[in-house]
Amino acid sequence: MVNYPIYLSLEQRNILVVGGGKIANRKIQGLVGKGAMITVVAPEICPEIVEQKELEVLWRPYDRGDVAGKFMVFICTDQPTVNSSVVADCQEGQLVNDCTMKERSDFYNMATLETDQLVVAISSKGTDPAQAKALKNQLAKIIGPLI
Ligand SMILES: C[C@@]1(CC(=O)O)c2cc3[nH]c(cc4nc(cc5[nH]c(cc(n2)[C@H]1CCC(=O)O)[C@@](C)(CC(=O)O)[C@@H]5CCC(=O)O)C(CC(=O)O)=C4CCC(=O)O)c(CCC(=O)O)c3CC(=O)O
Ligand SMILES: NC(=O)C1=CN([C@@H]2O[C@H](COP(=O)(O)OP(=O)(O)OC[C@H]3O[C@@H](n4cnc5c(N)ncnc54)[C@H](O)[C@@H]3O)[C@@H](O)[C@H]2O)C=CC1
Repeated sequence: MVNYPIYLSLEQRNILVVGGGKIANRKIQGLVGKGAMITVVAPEICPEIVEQKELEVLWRPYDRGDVAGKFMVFICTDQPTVNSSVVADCQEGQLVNDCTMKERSDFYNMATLETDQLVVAISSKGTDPAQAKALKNQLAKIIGPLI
């Protein structure tokens, strides 16, 4: 996959996160504080997500109407049939990240270091996210003392 890296504004955007477990929480931690309106839908939602303030929480299974009007959709359940349904329900123009299947994602998250004045984002082009994370941790040691 050949992608185009940008630094995207989420101000006032509606974002849906389907799933409320460990990976959904990782995606949400990266989204809060960016000015977006975030909705999470799942029958079970972990405490780290529930404690977030800027968040609408729907404690139920995903319903196909949930994607309506969403700018961006993160698919993070452990149920392959649910994940496939969400992908099928999304319309042309909605940005979809399926955390279980890179082939059907419009975009990937990157391993990111962020300060007030700097962002460093690393992608392995989807080939080895653990390596991207390891490189980020190495760079943090170099960048940390410089800023
Ligand atoms: C395509 C992508 C789509 C997306 O999720 O955006 C994707 C997909 C998948 N990841 C999988 C596994 C793991 N992902 C991580 C970690 C991270 N994954 C992230 C991004 C991405 N992961 C995107 C590409 C990024 C790139 O281009 O490099 C990071 C960088 C950013 C973030 O998630 O925010 C974050 C580090 C955050 C940090 O900086 O700390 C770890 C390690 C860990 O969790 O510690 C493991 C276990 C690895 C192992 O065990 O080797 C699987 C298999 C799932 C399964 O088991 O089925 C898939 C599915 C597939 O490949 O299709
Ligand atoms: N992209 C990435 O970086 C990674 C992706 N994964 C994949 O991500 C997926 C999720 O992993 P975890 O968060 O660890 O799982 P988890 O077990 O912690 O959470 C699963 C969540 O899905 C929810 N869910 C189940 N049925 C649902 C439905 N019908 N509607 C809405 N939500 C529903 C559950 O309530 C739960 O909140 C797994 O398939 C895993 O393989 C795993 C590691 C890294």
